[in-house]
Formats: sequence, C-alpha cells, structure tokens
Amino acid sequence: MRSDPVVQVRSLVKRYGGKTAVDGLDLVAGAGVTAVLGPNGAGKTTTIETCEGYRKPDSGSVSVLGFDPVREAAALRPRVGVMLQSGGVYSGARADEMLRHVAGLHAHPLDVDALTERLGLGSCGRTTYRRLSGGQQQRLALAMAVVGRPELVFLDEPTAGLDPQARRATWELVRDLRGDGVSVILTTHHMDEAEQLADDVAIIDAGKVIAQGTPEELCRGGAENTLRFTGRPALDVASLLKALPADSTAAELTPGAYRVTGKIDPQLLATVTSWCAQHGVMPDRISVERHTLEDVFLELTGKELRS
Ligand SMILES: Nc1ncnc2c1ncn2[C@@H]1O[C@H](COP(=O)(O)OP(=O)(O)OP(=O)(O)O)[C@@H](O)[C@H]1O
Repeated sequence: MRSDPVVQVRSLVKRYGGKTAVDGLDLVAGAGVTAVLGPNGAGKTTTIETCEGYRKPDSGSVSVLGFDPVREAAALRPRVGVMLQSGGVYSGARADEMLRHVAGLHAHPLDVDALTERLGLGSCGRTTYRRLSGGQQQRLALAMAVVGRPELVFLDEPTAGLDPQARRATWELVRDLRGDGVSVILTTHHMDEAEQLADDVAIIDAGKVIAQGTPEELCRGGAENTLRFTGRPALDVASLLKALPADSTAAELTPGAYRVTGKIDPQLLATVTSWCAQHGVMPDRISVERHTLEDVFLELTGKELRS
C-alpha cells in the first residue's frame, strides 16, 4: 500500500509570536491512512493546516502531492479534501445546499444523496448549519471534505464528539475511501481509532515527530510483555518488584490497578500469583497483554496533562 509520499514535511518550523508551535518537524506520509497523534498543543493542527495551505512555514518546506500548498494552491484544491476542526461554513446555509455547492465544484463528485444517507444526514438536508447538532455539523464537514472524490483528504479529529454510531459510520467511510485509493491524513485523540484505521502512525510532541511506524511496529517488542492485575489499592509494589527478575517493572497505575512489565513467561506469572498469595491478595483479574498504542503513546509523551 505504501508508495511515493503524498505528504512530505521537512524541517517545518511555525511560530505564533514567541511561541514555537512546530519545531523542525519531519513527516513523510504515503498512500493509505496516516494517523497523526499527539497531546493537546503538540502542533498537529498547525502542521495539518500548513499542509492544507492555510499557514505559511516560517522555515522548512511542505510538499503535498508534489505541490507547494501555498504557491500551488490552485492546482491542489480540486485534488485535496479538507475537514476543519470547526468553522469555514456560512451558518445560515442549508446542509444540502452546502454539500451540493461543494459537489458542483468538482468534476466527478460522489452521489450527494447516497453520501448524506450514509452519514445519517438524510433528514437534515433543509436544516440550516447553525441548527444542526454538533455531531451533525461534524458529519456534514466530513461529507464536504470527501464529496469531491479527492485523492487526499485531511481529517482533523473527524470523530471528536460523535456518538458511537456516527463514529462507526465515519470509520467505515474512511475504510472505503482507503479502499478506493484515497490517501487520508487524520488527527485523532482516540488511540483505538488510529489502531483500527491507520496504516501508519506519527506521534507528535512539542512540535516534533517523536515516533512513526505502523501500529504493529510501534507496539512491537510489546508482545506479551505486560501483565496486569487488579487487587486492593496501595499494595507494596516495591516488595513485589523484589520478587521479580531484574529487568522487570511493577507499578500501580490507578488505585488497585497494577502493571508488571518485563519478560512475561509462565515463571513470572507464577511469581506474581505466589507473591499475591503470600500477601493475602486475591486479584480480581489477571491478564497478559500486548502493549496497546495508548501504552506506547503515554510512554513516549508522558502522563502529565498538557496546558
Ligand atoms: N493562532 C494561534 N495563535 C497563537 N498560538 C497558537 C495558534 N494556534 C495554535 N497556537 C499554539 O500553538 C501550539 C500548537 O497548537 P496546535 O493547535 O497546532 O496543537 P494540536 O496538537 O493540534 O492541539 P490539540 O490536540 O489541542 O488540538 C499550542 O501551544 C497552541 O496554543
């Protein structure tokens, strides 16, 4: 599936006044679905908006389908779909008018009725944008981004605030776009979304890409290397750690939820259960797990809240 880059960002720097939002970022995205993850304020939207041509790099360069998104915007416009986090829409216009208007700007648009039905917007056609619910506005923005059959579509948090049904409908649409050869760059805070949809994941922190790879690559090395159990809060993890092999870790992640990492084999499982028995601990649940993308994300970006 991977091929020539559809998006290539080199040493991108973008500042707002004294604040460096993007700090020498390098990113290559090929065909398929690329998920861009990162904590709040990491620089994802700034990077995506620079790729969309809405912002000019302070330094570095961006190439989208081989074009400069600012200087060659006219060449890119018919080939790229953009879903903004919010705004960009006249709030008094009716949903179907807006979608048909955007469809009319393209040579081979998708069938508008089928698309609105698909995204559960069939009954909203005559409703003005401002009267749509937040989730309906979101779905309309998605429909507007894809109706022109773009080669590449940028989706900035496409499922933020959507109910589970709308989220699934969005995932199916993204999968179908991918199946039709459309490349997708999506930002999301939902790790399961990235795991479900992405061929490639880039994790951004403090304005730089700090890890990139397939979800499997990012989680690799994590195969069966985490053991979790739940028990009563505030167990003596230092004592548990002493019972474990030298390269293990043991931590209480949230009260009563414990994680052991290291070489998780039958011997280590026996050690943990035997330690529990010695300490009168009856675990409610013990599981041996692969690292999830969320584990990797939190390990790389830390657990503290970002301002
Ligand atoms: N127009 C702006 N003016 C000033 N500062 C801005 C502007 N846009 C973004 N920033 C700052 O730049 C940094 C990066 O913001 P950006 O929106 O790119 O992050 P993000 O990764 O998309 O965050 P989130 O996950 O919260 O959407 C933040 O510190 C933000 O406050």
